[in-house]
Amino acid sequence: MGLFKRNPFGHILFLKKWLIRIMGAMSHRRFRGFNELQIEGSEIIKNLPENNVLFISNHQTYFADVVAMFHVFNASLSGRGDSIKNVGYLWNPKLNIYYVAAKETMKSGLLPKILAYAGSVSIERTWRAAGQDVNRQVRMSDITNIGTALNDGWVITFPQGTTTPFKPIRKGTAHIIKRYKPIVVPIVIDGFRRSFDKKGLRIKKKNILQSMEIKEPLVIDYDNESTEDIVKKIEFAIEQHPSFLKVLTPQQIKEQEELNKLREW
Ligand SMILES: CCCCCCCCCCCCCCCC(=O)OC[C@@H](O)COP(=O)(O)O
Repeated sequence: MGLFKRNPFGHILFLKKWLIRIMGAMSHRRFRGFNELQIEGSEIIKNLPENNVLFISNHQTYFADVVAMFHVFNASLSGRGDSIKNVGYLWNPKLNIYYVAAKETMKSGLLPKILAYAGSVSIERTWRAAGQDVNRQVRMSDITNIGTALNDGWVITFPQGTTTPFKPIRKGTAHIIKRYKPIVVPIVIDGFRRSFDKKGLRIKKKNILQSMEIKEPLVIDYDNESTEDIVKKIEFAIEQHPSFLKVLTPQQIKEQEELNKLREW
């Protein structure tokens, strides 16, 4: 027992709280200020249990996606409806929020190392490392660490494991779901790629329409559905199934163009 309370990963919660407060205050304007993040579904956040929740999302930038989610989750928990107005919601942030990240990304500099303290469950990707295709074994400790995080709270994951859109969903996510049986909440984000650089640290363009849609939890029969079925469900839920690339109706194209106008830079 030390002087400070720690989480199951040994992180001192007092430090984690200050890190979130400071990073949150510094990043708030990126989502409400010179950009205006459009949020949908924040009431879903309010009704979730304290732990064993897995958020699955499409992925656009290394760091900004997760930072935006920390804002939205905490704002929703402090009673804001689809809004991150008034950053006071970060004074007492939810401390048991984690995110799954590539180990190499979280070790790639001082800032990522600091951000990791805010809740990274860092894992080794089995199929890609240092920009090369590789083929390596899943590490058991990576899986159990995700289990530990789920047991303690909420976990954000990007099942495609890369910021390239329409890449396949990694099967590992489905295995995790069958094994730990979390509530699975899909999230679809957009506009991050245009407002930030690849890492999500530099601002590429202001006044970009950013959006985050939180969807109803997936209905999953954990024991009887196959990993393939679950992968398919995830693909549709986070709108990364190839069919989302297919021919659109003239009405849909018109709507897309309207939206793209708002994203122009
Ligand atoms: C309110 C603000 C509170 C601040 C909380 C800190 C949040 C830390 C954000 C860190 C998020 C890291 C998330 C996962 C990053 C990741 O692992 O991305 C995949 C890339 O590696 C590889 O992608 P690619 O190069 O496209 O194949």
